[in-house]
Amino acid sequence: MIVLAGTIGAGKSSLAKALGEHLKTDVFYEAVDNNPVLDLYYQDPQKYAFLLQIYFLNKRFESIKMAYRQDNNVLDRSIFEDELFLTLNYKNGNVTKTELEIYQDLLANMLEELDGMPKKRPDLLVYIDVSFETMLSRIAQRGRSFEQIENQEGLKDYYAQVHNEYPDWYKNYDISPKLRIDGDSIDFVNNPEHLDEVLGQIDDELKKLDLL
Ligand SMILES: Nc1ncnc2c1ncn2[C@@H]1O[C@H](COP(=O)(O)OP(=O)(O)OP(=O)(O)O)[C@@H](O)[C@H]1O
Ligand SMILES: Nc1nc(=O)c2ncn([C@H]3C[C@H](O)[C@@H](CO)O3)c2[nH]1
Repeated sequence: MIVLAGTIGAGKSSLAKALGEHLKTDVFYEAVDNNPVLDLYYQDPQKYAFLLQIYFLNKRFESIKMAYRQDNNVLDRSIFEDELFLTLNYKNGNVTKTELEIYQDLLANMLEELDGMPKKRPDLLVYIDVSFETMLSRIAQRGRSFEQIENQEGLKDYYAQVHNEYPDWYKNYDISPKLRIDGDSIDFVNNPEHLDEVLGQIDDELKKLDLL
């Protein structure tokens, strides 16, 4: 089981799709397209932050339950990143202390459940590292209207906050083996040679872990 991690627009879904095709495994995507809360959150984070966290946590747990029961699969974003968003929303006053504590309790409770599953943790976490400039240009290029900085005052600052949290988050991540991919210089979306290079890096890591 491989999980993708990285800031908004880093390329997780794109790499998850390519990796699923390469390894001939299922891919579990993040719940974005039919998400009834995401655009509301971007319009009014103070009102919807807690609901969005609960929504994502529930959906991620659903995917994890299915994914952990199979031998091989790829997950687009890890459950371990959810707390990064939650604490940021707490710092920004969008989530109260009580909501933070209830969420943390619920998350801990859910993570405990994973301990009882056939697979307790991912085999490998692949972190896509991009600069802030790349993050912004990818979000603009993808074009989800509610994510565009022109439509929302303060959104660029929020993206900067999310981006700033990631290096420490990755450094402190110790649940499974991990691999960093340079998402700035490697264009695994448009350049087949670059894609082969990234897939080669991941294959090498899987071989080292005796998983390929
Ligand atoms: N390495 C790359 N080189 C060039 N373009 C890329 C690269 N990675 C992603 N893109 C493009 O950037 C945009 C965002 O990619 P993607 O949706 O895969 O990101 P994501 O990490 O899944 O985002 P989110 O966190 O919002 O789910 C897409 O338009 C994609 O085609
Ligand atoms: N607030 C918040 N908490 C989360 O746990 C979370 N997970 C993802 N996202 C947002 C980022 C992209 O816009 C979009 C797709 O990743 O969803 C989140 N936002």
